[in-house]
Amino acid sequence: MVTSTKIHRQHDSMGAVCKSYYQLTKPRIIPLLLITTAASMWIASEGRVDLPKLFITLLGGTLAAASAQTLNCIYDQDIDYEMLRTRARPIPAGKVQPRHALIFALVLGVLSFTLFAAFINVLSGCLALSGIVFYMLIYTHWLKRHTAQNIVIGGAAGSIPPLVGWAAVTGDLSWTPWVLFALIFLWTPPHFWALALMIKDDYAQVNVPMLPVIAGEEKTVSQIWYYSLLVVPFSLLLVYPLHQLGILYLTIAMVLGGQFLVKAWQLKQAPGDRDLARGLFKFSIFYLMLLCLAMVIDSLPVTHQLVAQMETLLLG
Ligand code: HEM
Ligand SMILES: CC(C)=CCC/C(C)=C/CC/C(C)=C/COP(=O)(O)OP(=O)(O)O
Repeated sequence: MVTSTKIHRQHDSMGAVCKSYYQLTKPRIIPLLLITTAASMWIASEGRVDLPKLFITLLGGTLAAASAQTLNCIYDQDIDYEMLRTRARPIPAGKVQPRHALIFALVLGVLSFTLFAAFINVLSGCLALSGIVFYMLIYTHWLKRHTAQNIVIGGAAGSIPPLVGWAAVTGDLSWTPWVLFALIFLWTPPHFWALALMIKDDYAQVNVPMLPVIAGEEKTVSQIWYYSLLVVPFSLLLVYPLHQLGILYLTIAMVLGGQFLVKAWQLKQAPGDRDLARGLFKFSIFYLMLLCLAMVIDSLPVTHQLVAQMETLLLG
């Protein structure tokens, strides 16, 4: 009886430890990073993606993103402890010691690079590694606590996954992956500032100069609007002049883009409206997810056949 209780407790604490390490990686953000990687791989392979390669690339990407997020949790432990929203994270909550988290982050980073270098190629490994370094050094260390442009420049880290995906398929980079990079780069300010409008008091409390804290709500919603105005045309560059995607993607990108602009415009008219800010933040995630899905579907050979048949039917 005593032994079985002991074993139970050991299991409980083992489970709790694993959960804490899992939480260090900020796991809810990773799927969307992977979706952008996968979409890029589908376009690069013209709809004929090699499934083992896809699996290894997504695994390597997961390890790299998890490493980056863990390093961020170590560096930001002081402010994470101060903010209500982040106080329960494993390091401020005292569940994981920073030096153990550091070992964990280094292991994840090394595993990621090794996986890419051994099974995919060195370029994709270096790109994933550059994502970790950029997010940690440029965003977290250099910009986050020093400038209101922190997430504009820092957003480059989150825009790297499509480069990784493209390099994994082709072994190099061309215009298309850079357009995907630019699309996510421009998408990041509306995504994050909409959220920052809701949690600006948290950031103000720990002196992190997020735009709504420094410049106020009106300036922030204007900036959100200008970046949204750029996101939509950039999403269409994949159709023209790049000719990578066709009519199906174009239609979906225009409908989603229209909704993005409506939501950004509504927020611009009512800068203090938390519901509109929350709505835009949530929609930004939905937007990128669906846009990537449209890229995948449009690039499939079966879609090309269907579109060609429809054209013949309609145009004769
Ligand atoms: C510098 C760039 C970015 C910043 C500063 C940022 C910031 C944030 C923050 C603070 C949250 C709330 C997370 C929380 O409550 O713990 C969040 C949520 C989220 N972010 Fe971003 N983000 C950035 C870029 C990205 C990118 C590139 C992606 C994916 C392509 C992404 C995907 C998400 C998703 C999916 C969520 C929702 C997670 C949930 O369900 O709670 N973010 N972001
Ligand atoms: C290729 C590769 C490895 C890319 C990784 C890039 C990456 C980890 C992007 C995530 C960006 C993000 C969610 C930032 C959160 O900001 P924050 O940490 O300032 O938010 P907080 O206020 O919640 O701490």
